[in-house]
Amino acid sequence: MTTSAGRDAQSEIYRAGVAGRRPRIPVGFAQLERAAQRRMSRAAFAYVAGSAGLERTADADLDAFRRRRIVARVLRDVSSRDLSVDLFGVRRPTPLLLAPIGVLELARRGGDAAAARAAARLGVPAMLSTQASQPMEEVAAAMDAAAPGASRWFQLYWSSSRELVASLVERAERAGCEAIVVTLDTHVLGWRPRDLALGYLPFSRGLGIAQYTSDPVFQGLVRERATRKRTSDRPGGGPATTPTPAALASFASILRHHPGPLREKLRSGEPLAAVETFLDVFADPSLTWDDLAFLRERTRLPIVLKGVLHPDDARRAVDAGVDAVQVSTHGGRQIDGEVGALDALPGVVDAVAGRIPVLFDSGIRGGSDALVALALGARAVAIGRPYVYALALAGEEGVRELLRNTIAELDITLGLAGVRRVADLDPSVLAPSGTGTSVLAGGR
Ligand SMILES: Cc1cc2nc3c(=O)[nH]c(=O)nc-3n(C[C@H](O)[C@H](O)[C@H](O)COP(=O)(O)O)c2cc1C
Repeated sequence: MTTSAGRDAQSEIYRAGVAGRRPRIPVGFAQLERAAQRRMSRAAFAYVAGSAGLERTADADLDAFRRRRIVARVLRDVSSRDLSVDLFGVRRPTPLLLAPIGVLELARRGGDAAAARAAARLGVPAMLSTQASQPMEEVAAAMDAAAPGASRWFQLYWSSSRELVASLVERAERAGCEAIVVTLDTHVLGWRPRDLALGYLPFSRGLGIAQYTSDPVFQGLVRERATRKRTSDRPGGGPATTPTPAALASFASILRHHPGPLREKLRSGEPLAAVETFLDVFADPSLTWDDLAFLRERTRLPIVLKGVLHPDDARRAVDAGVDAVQVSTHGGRQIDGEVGALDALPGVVDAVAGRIPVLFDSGIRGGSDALVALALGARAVAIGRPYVYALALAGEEGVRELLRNTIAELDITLGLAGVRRVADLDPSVLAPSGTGTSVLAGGR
């Protein structure tokens, strides 16, 4: 699969520039983030941009990239380049993935389908989040309409209801997902000051729980809860309180997000029960390695463990028979003061020793970052916040442009570094420990 993605994108942009047309989304990440901030509501931007605590992990994720340096090689015939990688027995045109991001409606209504369609058109697998704003079946259909059979994976938050876990996995298989990505770093939400300061959690207003409200097992749990509540709330049960305007707005949001006719939603009390049920069953902090057998028995799809940072956990994952691990700090949203994901990558790659692929996310802001992570042993890298900002600014077209630009920069940087194929990347293209010059001393 040879590519001229870099040159093609450049000439598209410069030709349009001659005619006076500028790119739809800012090409640089800092400008992209600023433009998205202006477009999004305060709460929405805080939710997307925010990280845990003093946001030191988010800084460490970026800092780890700042410390790495590429050392280009010359005179190596890089006239044709190949960005493709093999993943789970399928040749993918690029090593990019769309990271699972919850509540994409915060960026744009219909954002899950829009982002996934953009990915589908470029052959980039989309990881569909358990916290999506649209049911996976709807997003899968949108992807198929854009590119039949386009690759999607399902990201699983392992609920405390085993029946719900089994149901989500079964639905993912039926919706044509190619892998199950179990996110292990979020059995409780991290301490996120930007959201805490606003008292804003999207799920408690009915956003980002569409995979649940569309699930038959979850619906059963909600019906039980709503029935219990109706029978315990007999007239005269307790003192009536007057709701605040904010509480009414939240209730309206919950009603709006719940499926079904309004009259029925008001009668049944299920919309509120759905939010409460979700908050109860969201995750299972008691999970251990032994529980993975439950998942293995229920699906033949490849299983990816997302959020692995320690080499011992990586070894354990191989022993447990999973199909890949994904090094990630969740974009620094979970633990403050954690190791930067890129700094953890080499240890995991060493521990896995080629037995399963290592995927990577957290801090990828452009094609050059992708190259660095691939050189350190990642088989593929997932783009996170940048595509959310592109989505907020220009919907599907914005995400398409963002992915195209990332692929283009990767292609150009690869060639300029003197490497022909992504599959040939290894740490020799980087200065040891980011020193920049010492590679010259020991060169071959
Ligand atoms: C707003 C937001 C929502 C996210 N939702 C999920 C999710 O539902 N499931 C998941 O596994 N990871 C989720 N993540 C983490 C991403 O998959 C990924 O690990 C992270 O965005 C990487 O960091 P970066 O975007 O700073 O590069 C979310 C991240 C953000 C920013």
